[in-house]
Parts: sequence; C-alpha cells; structure tokens
Amino acid sequence: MTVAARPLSPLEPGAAPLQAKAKAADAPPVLKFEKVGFAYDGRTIMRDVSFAVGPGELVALLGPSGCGKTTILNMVAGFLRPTDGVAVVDGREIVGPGPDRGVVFQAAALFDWMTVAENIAFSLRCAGARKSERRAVAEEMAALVGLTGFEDAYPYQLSGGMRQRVGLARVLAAKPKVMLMDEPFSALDVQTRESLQEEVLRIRDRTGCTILFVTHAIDEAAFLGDRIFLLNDLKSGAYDTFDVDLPTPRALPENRLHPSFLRLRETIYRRMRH
Ligand SMILES: Nc1ncnc2c1ncn2[C@@H]1O[C@H](COP(=O)(O)OP(=O)(O)OP(=O)(O)O)[C@@H](O)[C@H]1O
Repeated sequence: MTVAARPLSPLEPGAAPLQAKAKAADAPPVLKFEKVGFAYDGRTIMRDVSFAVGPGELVALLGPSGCGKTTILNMVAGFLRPTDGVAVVDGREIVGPGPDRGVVFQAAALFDWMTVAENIAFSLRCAGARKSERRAVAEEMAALVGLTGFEDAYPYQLSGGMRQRVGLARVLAAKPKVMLMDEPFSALDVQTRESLQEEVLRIRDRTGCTILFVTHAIDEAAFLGDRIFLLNDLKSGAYDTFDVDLPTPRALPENRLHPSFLRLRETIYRRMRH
C-alpha cells in the first residue's frame, strides 16, 4: 500500500477535543476506502487510496483542481464504482446510490414549482409518506436549517443562501447517515458562507451525521473539519492528514483568530505550495 497519511500532532494541547472525535475513535468506521483506484476511460486518476471516517466525523477534502475530490464523493454516493479496491459504507460495499447517503451540490437544484416545504419533503413523497407526515418533517427540517416561516415560499422568493439551506434540508429530510457536500457554499458571499458553515457544524452535532466536505478553501476546511485530507497526489495514493484541534463549540470569528487555526492554515498553505 502506498498511502502516506501523515498525522500531525495536536496543535493546541489544551484544546477541548470534539465529542464526535472521541466517538469516532472508538466506534467502527462509517466510511472506508480500501486500496481504491479509479480510471476515467482508461486514464488512472487515483490508485491505492485508503482511509476510514468515523461516525459523526467531519472530514474536509482539500486539494488542487482536478486532484479527484469530486470523484471520491461520487464513489461514496454510488454514482461511480471504483476501478480497483473497495468503497464501504456501514460495513457494506457501495454498489450504487442509497438513502443512507445524501449529496449537497454547489447549487441547490430546487423544483421551482414547489414550495420550500414540498421541496424539503420530496424524498418522503417519493417514499409514499402521508401529507401530514411530510409537512411535519418539512417543518422540523426547515427549523434545523433556520428557515422557519418560509415553508410556503417558492424558490424564486429566496436568496442564494436560503436556497442552499433548502437544499441542505431536503438532504437531511431523508435522514442520511452520511452527507456528501461538494463545495456547497463556494458561490455564496462571505457572510452567508460563514453563517452556513456554522449551521453545518450545528446540524452535525444535532444529527450525528458523518460528513465528507469538499472545498478549495483552507479556511473552510480548517474551520469545519475534525480532520483534513490534503489530496496532493492520489495517483500514487499519497495524501496528508491533518488533525484539527480547535476549542469547542466552534464559532466565528473566535476560531478564525485562534493561534491553532492560524498555525494550521499556514502549515497547510506551505504544504500545498510545496
Ligand atoms: N466524466 C469524466 N470523464 C473523464 N475525465 C474526468 C471526468 N470527470 C473528471 N475527470 C477528470 O478526473 C480528474 C479528477 O476530477 P475531479 O472532478 O474528481 O477533481 P476535483 O478535485 O473535484 O476538481 P475540481 O476541484 O476542479 O472540482 C480530473 O483530471 C478530471 O479532468
């Protein structure tokens, strides 16, 4: 195996560890890649990639454009099958999409003719749930993402950030065990993005969801991640692993100004440049 995971020692010995991290360390992994390789039309883009992600853990996938972040997400989602090796969720090989995994994309593709509540409860409607149940779940999820009062609005009446909240709530309504987030906030302004980042951590703590979060931004990875995988060279199966130790609960702007955060950001930046 050629995977070169390079765990960093905790940056701040006094920092309170996340509850999720302790749980993740004891429990069997929710997600596992075992020597996974992938090729598009015979062109290999990754080889021998192995990792494990524990329950409730948030792992940020960081790396240059084209390194294979979305491909990893697509294999976990079951949209793509590994060319080599095995991808596992909850102890079972991933052979296709399933309700245990939900994907939040860069732009929430909402149904414009449906209200917020109908959009959120769409998966329940497909599963044959009654109207009253759909409404109850939609209200619960709207509250979880800070959209209470907007259940009967239509997508055209919402801002970009609110639309993304609906997309998030729609995925959460299916109660997935794993959430896959592919640069979900990159198209949003800084303030909206930061408030949604805090929302993601709150949702993770409330639901216990395991999250793989793809981003180009070091700051976003360092604020959100329990661990960061820096995917520099997946063709040789090599990537760096960084443990993030920040005081909890994480909050902005305190965490962004914390010495641990600044040190980690610099370490990753230098490593990326290298
Ligand atoms: N459908 C496809 N057919 C052929 N090659 C593809 C396809 N999708 C992605 N690739 C190639 O595979 C490699 C990895 O792509 P991927 O989208 O996973 O990278 P990424 O790290 O998510 O990139 P970005 O940050 O730009 O979104 C790239 O070289 C890309 O050109």
